[in-house]
Amino acid sequence: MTTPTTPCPVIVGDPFDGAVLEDPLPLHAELRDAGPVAFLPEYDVYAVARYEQVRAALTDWQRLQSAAGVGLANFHTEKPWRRPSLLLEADPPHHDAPRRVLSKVLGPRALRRLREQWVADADELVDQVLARGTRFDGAVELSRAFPLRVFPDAVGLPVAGRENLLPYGDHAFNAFGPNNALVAKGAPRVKELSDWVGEQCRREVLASEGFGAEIWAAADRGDILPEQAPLIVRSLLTAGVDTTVHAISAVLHAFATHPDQWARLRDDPGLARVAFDEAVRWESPVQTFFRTTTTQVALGDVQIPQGHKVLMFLAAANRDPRRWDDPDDFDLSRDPSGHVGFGMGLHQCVGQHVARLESEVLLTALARRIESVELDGAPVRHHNNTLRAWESVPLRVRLA
Ligand code: HEM
Ligand SMILES: O=C(O)c1ccc(-n2ccnc2)cc1
Repeated sequence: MTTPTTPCPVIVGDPFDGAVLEDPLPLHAELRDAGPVAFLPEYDVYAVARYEQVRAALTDWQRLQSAAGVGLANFHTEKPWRRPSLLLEADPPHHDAPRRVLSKVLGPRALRRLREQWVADADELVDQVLARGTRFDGAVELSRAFPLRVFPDAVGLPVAGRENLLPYGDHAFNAFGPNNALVAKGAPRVKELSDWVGEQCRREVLASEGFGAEIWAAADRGDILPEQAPLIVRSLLTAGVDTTVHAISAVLHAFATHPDQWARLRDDPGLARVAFDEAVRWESPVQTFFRTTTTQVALGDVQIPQGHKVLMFLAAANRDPRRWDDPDDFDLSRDPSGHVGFGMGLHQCVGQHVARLESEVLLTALARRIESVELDGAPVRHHNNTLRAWESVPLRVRLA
């Protein structure tokens, strides 16, 4: 056990322990109440959980860098398990060109051409699911099925092997945490899955149209270096599925446990977009990320020394009563803008528009056909060091 070098509350315990991953809310409250910064001796890291300090850490990329990794591992002292991300694990100036390219490829304008196709896909999937009956597992039949139906096609991936995407992403998100049982669970398939993902990033393997081809076209234009293109495609394959799968199951679970909010959506289907952001705030599918101090930096009244990891509890900030009225309510009348579920500042999620579109078209298709939705048994958590996820969300619906 090491002790903090400046006075700050010490919180003993393991945020990545199974019991905490099952229900992190008590730890989040304890961290917020302890002060603007706490020290976690379990991992020799500082922690921020209040909205003000999480936002401050997210937006201060110079003094709290991503280039040493956004997981527990410090790339200055440890070999990363794979080549660092050119966006997530990079800072300016290296971060700039890859970010500019991906912002264009995944931007709202680019997605306009996908909307019509994704609306049709959502309608077809919902029709197929409801044709099989009014009791089904939303996590399996909808949250997992829809992103895997639309996203790999949008990237331009071959059909074979797409079942590798979810386990690869699950391991990558576990790998941001400590080397615990969850990381060990994924270890046996890492080489096989990494080789498959690496293969899918090659220009010859990708379709001539889609996000992948557009990234390679950016290399042709000189917007990025050719050797950067496959790594940027890898970012899409790592980030593009597990995040939306678990975010959509969070939305379904939120509505199944708040029938009054489903009624509001039925009355006003235009609420589908804000419903997604309110669910991302309320559940925070991406719970945590780290930063590494590049100098001594003050957060709140605590001086954090140089070279330390800082664990940002995005989920705790998204339910901070100092920032949100009735933070534990899932409430479509709230304005959720400013939530940190997609991060904030330089590294704010560049895929958020993809995620919003997937959720919007699916929710709209469901709201048109379903009068009411409720849980049809106990939902089951899927544990991950970084992601808040459901293994199963049993639903019973009444058709409109
Ligand atoms: C609801 C789903 C999603 C959530 C909650 C989410 C959350 C986040 C968060 C919190 C960050 C900031 C990371 C940091 O500050 O270190 C981030 C960054 C990022 N996200 Fe997402 N994400 C989602 C979906 C996606 C999707 C679908 C894609 C790709 C298609 C994607 C691609 C990225 C990339 C490339 C970055 C790094 C941006 C940068 O460093 O400049 N995300 N995301
Ligand atoms: O470049 C990568 O490998 C990578 C990039 C982004 C994410 N991410 C996290 C939350 N939204 C996206 C994960 C991995």
